[in-house]
Amino acid sequence: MKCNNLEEVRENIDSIDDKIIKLIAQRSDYVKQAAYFKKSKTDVKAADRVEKIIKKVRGKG
Ligand SMILES: O=C(O)C(=O)C[C@]1(C(=O)O)C=C[C@@H](O)C=C1
Repeated sequence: MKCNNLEEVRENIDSIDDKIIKLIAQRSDYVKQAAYFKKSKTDVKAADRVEKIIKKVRGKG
């Protein structure tokens, strides 16, 4: 979205920041829930899952 001044730019940035913060909180809640289903240190680390996420974020997934 094209903005007309710095205030408008910052309003949009603040709005996006609010959404990111809410999404991070939601994600964190799911990560906590995941812990309940894990039985070992290997399950907690979930190295293969971490690798998958990193590849996806980098656009190789
Ligand atoms: O997918 C899982 O098993 C999770 O616990 C979630 C999550 C994550 O943050 O995405 C958290 C910790 C693990 O290292 C891997 C992934």
